[in-house]
Amino acid sequence: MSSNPFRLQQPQRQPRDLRKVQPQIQGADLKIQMRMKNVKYKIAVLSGKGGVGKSFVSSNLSMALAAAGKKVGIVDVDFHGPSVPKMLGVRGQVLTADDEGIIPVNGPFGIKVVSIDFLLPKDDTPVVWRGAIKHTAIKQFLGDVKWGELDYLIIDMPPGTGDEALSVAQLVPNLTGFIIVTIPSEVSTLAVSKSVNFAKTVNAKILGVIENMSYFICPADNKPYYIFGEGKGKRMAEDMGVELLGQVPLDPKIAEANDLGEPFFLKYPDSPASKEFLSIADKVMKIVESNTK
Ligand SMILES: Nc1ncnc2c1ncn2[C@@H]1O[C@H](COP(=O)(O)OP(=O)(O)OP(=O)(O)O)[C@@H](O)[C@H]1O
Repeated sequence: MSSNPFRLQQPQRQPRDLRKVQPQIQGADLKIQMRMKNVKYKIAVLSGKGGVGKSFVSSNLSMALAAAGKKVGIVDVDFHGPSVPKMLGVRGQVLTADDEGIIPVNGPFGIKVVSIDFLLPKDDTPVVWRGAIKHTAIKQFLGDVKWGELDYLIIDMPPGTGDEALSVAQLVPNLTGFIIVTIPSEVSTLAVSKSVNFAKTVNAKILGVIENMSYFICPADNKPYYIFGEGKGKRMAEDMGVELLGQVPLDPKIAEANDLGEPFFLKYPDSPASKEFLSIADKVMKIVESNTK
């Protein structure tokens, strides 16, 4: 039986444009090395718990880094709930390929985007893959895509510390580190500690934590309201010995833009959330770029 996940899907539903690319599984690791050597920093965005806004953070951090002049790619390895294309406004596009590999979709600010979502024949097609198949798919996303020269590759992970997280930790050469997304709730904080311990187990660096949905700015008085409690992110970061990279507000415009498939950062560049993403991008650049000088 083939271990190629793209071929394991029903043949008649194969993505049309990828049939030319028959990835060689032997030598896959070499291909990953070759592609990834042109990518300066590889950052995986993780959340211990689902629904905390990890894909929103990955997408908007990517746009903020690109707005700061960096060459950015984003790979969505959340196979069961790929939402990066929608949040970047490129849902419905398809991946094409030439003899050298798969060509990423061109997103806002020239961000190179790769997601399983571009390969699914219908909106409601589920991805029913076991861990080994996901591992192979991640190999292909890293090694068969023409990423070219990039400053940053952002890897949007599924929630939790399961197969995909382990595969990324094993497969990405010189992974720069993890960014963990959380919300100010005890349940999410508990899950963050698992992510922190996971990163330690696989000897990966934690660049920091981003607290999403931290507060709400009331349009009536323009004051912040800490709906889930104030200072939780800061305390949690201190307790776990990790840096709090930023606190992104809860904003109905975020949910609306995401639902409409419009890139939030592009649509509302002057919003408090977009400014926070610029500040987070700045911190991330300082942390990773000063470490490698
Ligand atoms: N700061 C925010 N303000 C308002 N809505 C938000 C915010 N962050 C995320 N959302 C909304 O919350 C929902 C979940 O976001 P998202 O899909 O990014 O979460 P996730 O952690 O990646 O989810 P999953 O566990 O499915 O991977 C989306 O509808 C998104 O628009």
